[in-house]
Amino acid sequence: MSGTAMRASQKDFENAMNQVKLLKKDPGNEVKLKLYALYKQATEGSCTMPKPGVFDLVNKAKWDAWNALGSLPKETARQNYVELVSSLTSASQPSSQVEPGADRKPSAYETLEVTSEDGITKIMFNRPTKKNAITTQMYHEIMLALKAAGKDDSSVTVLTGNGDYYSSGNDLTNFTDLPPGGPEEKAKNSAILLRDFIDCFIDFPKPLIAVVNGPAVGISVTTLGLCDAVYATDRATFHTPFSHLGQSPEGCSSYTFPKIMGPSKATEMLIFGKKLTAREACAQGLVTEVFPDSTFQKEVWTRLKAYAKLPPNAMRISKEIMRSREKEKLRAINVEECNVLQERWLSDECMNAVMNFLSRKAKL
Ligand SMILES: CCCCC/C=C/C(=O)SCCNC(=O)CCNC(=O)[C@H](O)C(C)(C)COP(=O)(O)OP(=O)(O)OC[C@H]1O[C@@H](n2cnc3c(N)ncnc32)[C@H](O)[C@@H]1OP(=O)(O)O
Repeated sequence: MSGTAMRASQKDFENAMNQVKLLKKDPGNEVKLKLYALYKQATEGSCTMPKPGVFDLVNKAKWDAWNALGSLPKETARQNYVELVSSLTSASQPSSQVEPGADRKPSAYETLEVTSEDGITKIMFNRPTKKNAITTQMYHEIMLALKAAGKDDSSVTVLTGNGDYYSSGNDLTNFTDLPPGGPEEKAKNSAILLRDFIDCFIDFPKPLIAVVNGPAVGISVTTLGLCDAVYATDRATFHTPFSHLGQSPEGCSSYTFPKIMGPSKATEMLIFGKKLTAREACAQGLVTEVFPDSTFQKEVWTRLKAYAKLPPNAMRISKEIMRSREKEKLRAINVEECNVLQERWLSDECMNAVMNFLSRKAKL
């Protein structure tokens, strides 16, 4: 969003929430209380909570800040929140020439480790104990990291996972965090999040390489069809169990997979949930090359470092010319897939599958 005259959209608001987490300097308690109050007003409306006791100092300060906003409309609170965050982020940037992410510490992200060296920005999924399952926060952080990497001075960007998995896909506990509008609102918000997330892959301007260090499930597989090269350890597997989960394909895979591997192989993966080995995925064109697990990291990074020395503008322009004809089509497919999924998430088939996983009755 640019300019104060424009009204902040839900997307601006969500971006602002993520920017707050990335502030390099603590804005101080007064500003934090203001942010809290505006957030609550924007999401829940006027304060109707009972006033905390005098000894409950922290909650009383929060309550006071929220209550002070009176009947400020939700939209205005959202706008004020976005503007306040915008003023904080610009104040913490010494110059507009600073590349986003260039001086960001790895710890700026909670669910990722992002590093930049040898011309390569590496975005590593960093929830190894949860098999790098992607939470709502992690979707937002990946989007931020991709946007920053797209503008930084690295030549190529790499997605990879920490631990034994590349990623087990969507974190199924995302479904349990229901907003006031219940499952319908949740499904709508998730469809918006998914659309924006996938758009970041479609629009990514420089070579985007997946270094698949272990098994990949669901959305971490479908997004491979939007990457420019995929290197996998022979330990990796590729699994899109959408029917088992009462869901349908996303990440433009309903288009990219039949195109990459032919319709019948795509059917086995996307409809019947067939899990592919790395070598099978390579034979079908989803994976570029497979390496023995014992030498995977060494071989892949040696190669990537050499690629990253190539002239970056030439690589960017070549990607643009290879991909630009498809961009509009991919965006439209993304929207269509999200609309279908929004309905699927409300189906008994999907809700039962998620409940079965969460109650430990089912694993893939
Ligand atoms: C908003 C956008 C939506 C986009 C739509 C996306 C769709 C998809 O991505 S569909 C795919 C969803 N993923 C799954 O269904 C995978 C579910 N996980 C499993 O089946 C298994 O965990 C496993 C096969 C991936 C690994 O099994 P195992 O080696 O036995 O390890 P654990 O199950 O013990 O896992 C360790 C730990 O991690 C938690 N976990 C793993 N994956 C997920 C996940 N996707 N969602 C939530 N939690 C996950 C697992 O529950 C364990 O947690 P603790 O018990 O607390 O240790």
